[in-house]
Amino acid sequence: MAAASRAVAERIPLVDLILEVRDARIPLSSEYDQLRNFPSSSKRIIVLNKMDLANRSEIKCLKFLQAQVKEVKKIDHSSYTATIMLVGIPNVGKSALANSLHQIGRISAAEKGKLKRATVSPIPGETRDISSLKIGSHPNVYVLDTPGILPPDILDVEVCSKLALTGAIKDCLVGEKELAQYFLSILNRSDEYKKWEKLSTEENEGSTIDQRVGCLGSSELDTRQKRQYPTDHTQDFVVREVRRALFETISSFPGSLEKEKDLSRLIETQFTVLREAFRVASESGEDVENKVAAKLLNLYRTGRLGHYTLDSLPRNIQ
Ligand SMILES: Nc1nc2c(ncn2[C@@H]2O[C@H](COP(=O)(O)OP(=O)(O)OP(=O)(O)O)[C@@H](O)[C@H]2O)c(=O)[nH]1
Repeated sequence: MAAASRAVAERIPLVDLILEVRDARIPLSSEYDQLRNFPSSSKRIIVLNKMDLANRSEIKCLKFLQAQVKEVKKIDHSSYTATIMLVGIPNVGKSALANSLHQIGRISAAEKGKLKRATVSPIPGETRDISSLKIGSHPNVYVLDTPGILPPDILDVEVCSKLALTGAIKDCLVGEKELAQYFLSILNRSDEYKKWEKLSTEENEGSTIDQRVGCLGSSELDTRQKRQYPTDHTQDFVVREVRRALFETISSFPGSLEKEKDLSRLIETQFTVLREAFRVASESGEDVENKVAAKLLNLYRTGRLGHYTLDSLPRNIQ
């Protein structure tokens, strides 16, 4: 990261535009540290990615960038080349954005030929080198995809949890169980779960979650799991079960969610009921909790447990 950081710093004065890509779920915590003291100028544009942009918006984004490049160069003919550098912390989607712009740019310029591809991966830190992709002709516009960079020390525990939850740093740096608990604390205090109310009133196989957790033996759970749920959480009904379990535990909770102790008690209960919702067979306590945590994080990250902005934003930009 130190070498990448130097390489990016060297290029900052050379490029025409800098696109700082941030994760829309953590627009403050995903700030790119190297640009913190960057003088405010029209050279820098902040892009909030991961809003699951439709193609239409990407085309708009490309047109906007081409207009910005013309503005920066202050000339309007085809004899120059402009460069835009994408910077950001790991895993915010810089490479995915570079690929989309490249693909649309090449098509809109009616240029044939093989498209290049920047490496896109859910694992943070996969982009190791700076690569250049053409995104426009007349004038020629190139986008530079750069490795994700974080400051050497992140001392704030909450910022660390946010970065891990959104995939900028590896889960093991915080711990999967701790991350899942952190996510549940956000979900429990949000309104997202209220959308799942109708699941609770639907037919529920004639039993409550508590009864089912109590009466399912490990071998029975094992057999059911093997017979019916080979890929469990990827199936819709498991998502429904998880949502229902979360709705029921939160809405029937007698404590105060503002009190840390009560919140921890609720999260503990949720881990128990989620075991059944995810069809995790009984094993030693820690293994079960880790499996539940991994499955819960997976559902959150694929957007199936609601959408959350984890940073508290000033009212005027919410
Ligand atoms: N849901 C969603 N996922 C996205 C979006 N953009 C990128 N991703 C996913 O986010 C992950 C990271 O994307 P990359 O483009 O590799 O991120 P990066 O910023 O280049 O990552 P580094 O190599 O760590 O710097 C991949 O799994 C992408 O599929 C988006 O707009 N919405």
